[in-house]
Amino acid sequence: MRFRREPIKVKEAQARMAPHVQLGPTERVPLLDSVGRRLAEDIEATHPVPHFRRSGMDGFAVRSEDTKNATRDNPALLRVIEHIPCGAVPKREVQAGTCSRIMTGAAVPDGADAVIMLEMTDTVERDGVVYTAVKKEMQPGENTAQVASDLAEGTLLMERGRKVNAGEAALLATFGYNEVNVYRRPTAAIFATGSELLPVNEPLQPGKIRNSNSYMLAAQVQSAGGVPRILEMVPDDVELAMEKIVGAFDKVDVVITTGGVSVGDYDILVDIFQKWDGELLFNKVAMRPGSPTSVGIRNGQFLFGLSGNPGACFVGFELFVRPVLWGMQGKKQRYLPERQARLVGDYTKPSGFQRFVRGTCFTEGGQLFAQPVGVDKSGIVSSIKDANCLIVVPPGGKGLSDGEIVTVVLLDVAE
Ligand SMILES: Nc1nc2c(c(=O)[nH]1)N[C@H]1C(S)=C(S)[C@@H](COP(=O)(O)OP(=O)(O)OC[C@H]3O[C@@H](n4cnc5c(N)ncnc54)[C@H](O)[C@@H]3O)O[C@H]1N2
Ligand code: MOO
Ligand SMILES: [Mg+2]
Repeated sequence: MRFRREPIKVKEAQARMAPHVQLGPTERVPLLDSVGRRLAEDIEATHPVPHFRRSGMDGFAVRSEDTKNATRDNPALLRVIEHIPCGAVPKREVQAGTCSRIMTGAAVPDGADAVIMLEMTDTVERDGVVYTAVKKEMQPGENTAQVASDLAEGTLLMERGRKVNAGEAALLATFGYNEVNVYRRPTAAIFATGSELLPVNEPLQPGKIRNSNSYMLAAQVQSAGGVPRILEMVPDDVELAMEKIVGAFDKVDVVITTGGVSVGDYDILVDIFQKWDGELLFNKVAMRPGSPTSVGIRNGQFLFGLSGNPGACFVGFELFVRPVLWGMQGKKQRYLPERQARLVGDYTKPSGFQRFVRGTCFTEGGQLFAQPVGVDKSGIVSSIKDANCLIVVPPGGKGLSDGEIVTVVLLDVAE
């Protein structure tokens, strides 16, 4: 006798899983290798940026009061007392009637409170003395960056769980993080089930198809920061399949299977969830596609039984696997973000279950719109690549009309 299958809502399924998600271990990696990883510590500004008054232009460091009323025709004449390249510490104070040649990024000398750009000056000679002629009145602070004007010391810059992208890498380098403490990438075993499946490199045979889900899932695992391990396809024999699937827990953090979770004679995951020594969290979700999605936990490790239909497999990953992989890497917002959007066109396929329709989202005139990608059946593989969101169609009713406001789940998340 197989388990009874009581459909539960998506949010309830996610809530049952949430307490089992554990933060993964951390590791120190070279700064360059931290890109794309998630920080395992909060990062603070350990010094002000800039930590010295910095010139924003190539030109001359001046006292603004010396340039009062200066114009093209009536320039202020200043004597150059020092040349300050980047990286040097100025030695001389700028006093009345003097200035220092300075480069962009160099330290502004004491006494000076502005930098005039080179193009606004001339070199002139009067009575055998060479002067810099400043042709513009300068305001105090002009073309200089004050100490801490970018960042004050002690500012919390990035919180644990944040992904290191370009801007984060720049900050880590700024504060001298030669090595960065990040969460280890969770590893995920991927098993495809079904005797109809051919390895990708084999020619087609009657009645058989190539295993596409394993590669789709591998891409999804990678996009969630994990490391996919595609394992050999699982045979129809329950005992043998269970040995392989359960055995994988020794080598990886989570195990993902695709196919064999419905009510077919060869839907072996159903038997495995009944016979294994783990706990089944749920085996039916009130959603389409992916209603037979089943998830269990064994010694703190997840077994995801995703549906075999490609569309259902894709959605199952996004709703149930991604939040676990993200949670293990400390990401604060574990679930894909939801937005309100205006539906483009009618959607006339009502269902007793909440539906997640593959769609494209776009903004026009400040309004977010969402349009179904077209053919959206669970078994359709062709339209998955076109979706950048899932349009949430509430259960029951008559479907949705053009222009209605709908909730969408965004798929392209860079954070
Ligand atoms: N009598 C019923 N039949 C079905 C039900 C039901 O409630 N009662 N549910 C349907 C729904 S909904 C779905 S979704 C599927 C779920 O099927 P399984 O998860 O058991 O998956 P399979 O039976 O193994 O395969 C389904 C379909 O997907 C293709 N597939 C499987 N694995 C792969 C792969 N790795 N790459 C590409 N394609 C794959 C497979 O060939 C089948 O066409 O069950 C419905 N049936
Ligand atoms: O899970 Mo099936 O794909 O709901 O249609
Ligand atoms: Mg089946």
